[in-house]
Amino acid sequence: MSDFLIAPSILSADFARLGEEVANVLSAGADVIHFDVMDNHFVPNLTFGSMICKSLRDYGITAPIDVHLMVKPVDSLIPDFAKAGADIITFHPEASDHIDRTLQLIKDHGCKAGLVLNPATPLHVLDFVMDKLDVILLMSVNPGFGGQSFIPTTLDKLRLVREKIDASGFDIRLQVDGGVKADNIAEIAAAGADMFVAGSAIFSKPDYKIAIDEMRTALSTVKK
Ligand SMILES: O=C(CO)[C@H](O)[C@H](O)COP(=O)(O)O
Ligand SMILES: [Fe+2]
Repeated sequence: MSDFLIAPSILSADFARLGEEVANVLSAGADVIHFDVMDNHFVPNLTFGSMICKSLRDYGITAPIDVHLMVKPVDSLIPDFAKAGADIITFHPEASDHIDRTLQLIKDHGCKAGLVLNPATPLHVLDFVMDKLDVILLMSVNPGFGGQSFIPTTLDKLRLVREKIDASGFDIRLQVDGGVKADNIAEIAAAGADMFVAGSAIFSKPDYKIAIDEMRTALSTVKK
């Protein structure tokens, strides 16, 4: 794996051929599969649950699966996703009454844990849990739908979180999700992100390899 991880969001895949779509995007060079779980309560859309994650494992997908939980309450789904083969589980602080407990629950189930911050969620929720975080995910759109435009103030937020991570000394991935494309990925990386979720920018293209290669080419211009 390179230092920069590309994580296609299957939200924009063809669900009728999901196993094949995931296999294809991995052969095209994806590092991680981003799995968006929506409950039509925390966010105004409904997607899929842990059974689909297990089906991907049963189909033979061995790549890391990064589960982005947009559900409230969140705790009861964590054991199911861990059992279904998730590697990373992230959740929104607004969806948990006890953030530290939810992070620990994820870790107790053998997964990497992360917090997801919506565009207007302040950074102070990170303050006393940095030691429990493997990933910080900054939403660069309001959660619920693929295909939205990147919110530019995310760049300032990324810079602030990058400073926070570097000052902490912990090994934490800085992930960005929403509106990431080949033509903005370099700027996003320069602001501090090292893990890039992209749904429509990859799955809307006829050739996933060309789409991912364009992103890698743009990333190769960024100094780490
Ligand atoms: O969490 C999400 C939406 O809530 C998705 O991961 C995200 O929107 C990806 O889609 P796109 O790259 O098309 O913006
Ligand atoms: Fe997501």
